[in-house]
Amino acid sequence: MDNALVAEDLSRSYGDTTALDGVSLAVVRGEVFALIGPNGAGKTTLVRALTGTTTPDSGTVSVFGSPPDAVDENRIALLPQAFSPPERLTGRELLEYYAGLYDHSRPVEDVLSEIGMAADAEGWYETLSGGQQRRICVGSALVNDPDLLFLDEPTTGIDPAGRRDLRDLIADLADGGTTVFLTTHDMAEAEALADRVGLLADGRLVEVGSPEALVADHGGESRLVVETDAGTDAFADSGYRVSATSRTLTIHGIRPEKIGEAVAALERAGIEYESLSWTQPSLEDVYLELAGERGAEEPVLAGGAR
Ligand SMILES: Nc1ncnc2c1ncn2[C@@H]1O[C@H](COP(=O)(O)OP(=O)(O)OP(=O)(O)O)[C@@H](O)[C@H]1O
Repeated sequence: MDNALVAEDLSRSYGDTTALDGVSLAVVRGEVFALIGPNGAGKTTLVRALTGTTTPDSGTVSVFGSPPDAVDENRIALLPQAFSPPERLTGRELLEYYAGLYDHSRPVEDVLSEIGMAADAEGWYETLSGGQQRRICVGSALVNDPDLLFLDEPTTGIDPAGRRDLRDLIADLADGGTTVFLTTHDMAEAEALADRVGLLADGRLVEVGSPEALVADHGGESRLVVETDAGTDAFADSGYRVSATSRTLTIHGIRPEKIGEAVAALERAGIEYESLSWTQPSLEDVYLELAGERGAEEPVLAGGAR
């Protein structure tokens, strides 16, 4: 396998805080790898270690076969989570400035149009909205046409249409052969974009796999969520496996073709409800399961034959 990036046994502490605790991973060339995990899990520290902007206490990083600080700067780009360019430059001037730092850069006009800022390129950075500023920041990471692109929460603060545009852009870059290492709190974004997802928690890489494999292994079953305060007792004799909170009754393991039967059973049991929603497991379920972030209200479980 042709790896763009290999990390072995990376650890990094800040005082008593262990930010990374023995992280090993490899990212294949042309892959989109999404790193997810709770606040403080160590994602930014890992990105910094992989890009050579922090030195791990132990472990090794290899980018295209070299230590990160020895890689040709034209081949790698990083959009940090916190990035504050000079505010009294226009979007165009900023991209021209960053483009000028490289031996080979892309036409600024092309980058502006890819990030959806061609029409707003003449405003000072400080006068742009938060989402427009983030787009310019993303653009600054694209000017050198990198082979490996690190994006630390690229779509934070961007409106839904802008997120969709940026996702399309990231997908296009990956189709063109760019390796993308992305951190995000947006599970839909990770699921839509990533070939593989890594979940980091407490500085450890808990699980790595394709979104489909992670959902199949850890996402649980499809289910029907019934908005009702009826509790499990009212449905105890139904034969279904159910759980309840004070506001919902969840019927587990319901395949789409069985929804009608389940609804009929609810009605036979005399359960009144406000709404019904059927959900398939998603990466969000995987995240909540593996990161130990299930909601505070513990469901009451009741067994069933189905
Ligand atoms: N420069 C630093 N000095 C001291 N502690 C730090 C430093 N950078 C990170 N940490 C600590 O290391 C841990 C991991 O932080 P990191 O920023 O890598 O997490 P993260 O997963 O990126 O979080 P978020 O999702 O909130 O951005 C946290 O406990 C954080 O407080």
